[in-house]
Amino acid sequence: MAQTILKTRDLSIRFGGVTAVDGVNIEAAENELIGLIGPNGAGKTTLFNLLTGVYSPSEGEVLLFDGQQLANVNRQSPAKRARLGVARTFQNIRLFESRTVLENVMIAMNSSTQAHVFSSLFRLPSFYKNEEQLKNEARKLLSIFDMLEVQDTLATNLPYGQQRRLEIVRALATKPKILFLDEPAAGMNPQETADLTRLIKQVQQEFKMTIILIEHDMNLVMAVSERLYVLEYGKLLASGTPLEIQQNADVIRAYLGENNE
Ligand SMILES: Nc1ncnc2c1ncn2[C@@H]1O[C@H](COP(=O)(O)OP(=O)(O)OP(=O)(O)O)[C@@H](O)[C@H]1O
Repeated sequence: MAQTILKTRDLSIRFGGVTAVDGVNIEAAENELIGLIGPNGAGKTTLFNLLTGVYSPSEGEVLLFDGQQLANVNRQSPAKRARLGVARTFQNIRLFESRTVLENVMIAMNSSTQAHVFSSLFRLPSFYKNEEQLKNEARKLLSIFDMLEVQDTLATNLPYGQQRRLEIVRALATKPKILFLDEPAAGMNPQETADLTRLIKQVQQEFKMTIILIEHDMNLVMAVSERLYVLEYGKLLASGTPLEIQQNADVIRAYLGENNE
């Protein structure tokens, strides 16, 4: 059995009168690819925010595997969780716009290697060695994403689809154990979405990490996910394989209801 590396217990958060996430129990194993779907406002991004430490729950627990056991991380900041191997992308792109593509990736790598700060401050020989190593690693990642040619382009000058891809490269650069992708295909054209579908599968196979993705593009999410969770009004409506979810009467109702509005 694969090790469980993320788990929630009766996780809830309230904003005033709204219970955005309501008693949710989910889990993810090492190297699993999980889709998180649900109608608009179902609580998907809020659940990501609880898992990555942006919010503290009103009730319940978030547990992450720390190498030995599943430990409660309710009080751990996003930075601490990042050190446990959590990385994410956001619905709205957050790049360093006036830095090049390569620099964007290197900055992300740097933030995950604390020791580097000291040697870079004093420009020690190890700084230059590290610098070369980082560049090489960054270029390797960029080449997987077919972005080597644009390594010296300013992030702000990239077409939209490539900016989204760069966001994923940056998250990968921190060498995460769990990668959270929040609507990675949002705003992409069909060709870009097809490329992304292939890339997500490739990344999971090559980097052996757990990926959890929120996605409204059903073709993408059904093609890549091994298992899906469906949220509605903050509650878990269903979970299962893509086929089970497509045939689930409650899920069909939730989606048809949304389309009929
Ligand atoms: N910081 C907040 N303060 C108040 N209400 C919030 C906050 N964050 C989320 N909500 C509410 O919680 C509910 C769930 O929102 P959330 O953004 O998590 O849904 P979602 O499933 O990600 O939606 P979408 O698919 O449209 O991105 C919504 O009713 C939203 O208005």
